Amino acid sequence: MPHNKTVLVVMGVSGSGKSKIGKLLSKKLNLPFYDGDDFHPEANIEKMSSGTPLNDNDRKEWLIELNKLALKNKKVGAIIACSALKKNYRSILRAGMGNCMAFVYLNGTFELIRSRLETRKDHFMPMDLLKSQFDTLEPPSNEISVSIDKSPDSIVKDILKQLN
Ligand SMILES: Nc1ncnc2c1ncn2[C@@H]1O[C@H](COP(=O)(O)OP(=O)(O)OP(=O)(O)O)[C@@H](O)[C@H]1O
Ligand SMILES: O=C(O)[C@H](O)[C@@H](O)[C@H](O)[C@H](O)CO
Repeated sequence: MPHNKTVLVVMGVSGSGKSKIGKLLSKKLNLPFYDGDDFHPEANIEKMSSGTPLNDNDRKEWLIELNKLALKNKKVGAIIACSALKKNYRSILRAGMGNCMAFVYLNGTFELIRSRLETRKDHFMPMDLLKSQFDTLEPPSNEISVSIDKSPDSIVKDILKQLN
């Protein structure tokens, strides 16, 4: 990457496009992609699937695992998709990474994201949890931020422009 940001965390509420955009970005930058959803303990997946939002405690071990993943990839680089909803969650993710980690915030309205989730198939996350995702969200300042109200390719272009 043409800068010191080796690990990019693509963040935002459920349905904001973390997987979609993260994968495209990983192709463009030729970096491995990791989906934070794959690192949840089974109990977290069961909890969300049954319609209960995760709390700080549920997310703690998961965030620590993702921090370990980031540290492991500090030199080689990686794209990690993770909701990273609260400031404090981002601090856990960034521990030991300093300026090597950057967050890419996918910014969209409740209505837009709801409409995208309505057409998404085969995913454990129930749409009812979207409101709690927005209630929990503490949007980052001083991070890369992109409006998701456009095509995936334009979003990726926007991210690359802000990175350089
Ligand atoms: N810019 C876009 N334009 C149109 N559709 C999009 C865009 N970005 C994502 N989508 C679609 O919106 C849905 C949600 O995207 P995606 O699954 O990538 O979100 P996510 O943030 O990873 O969600 P979750 O955290 O719940 O796993 C998918 O069906 C995806 O194909
Ligand atoms: O922090 C959280 O509540 C979780 O990370 C959720 O955001 C899900 O993992 C994901 O978004 C669902 O697909």
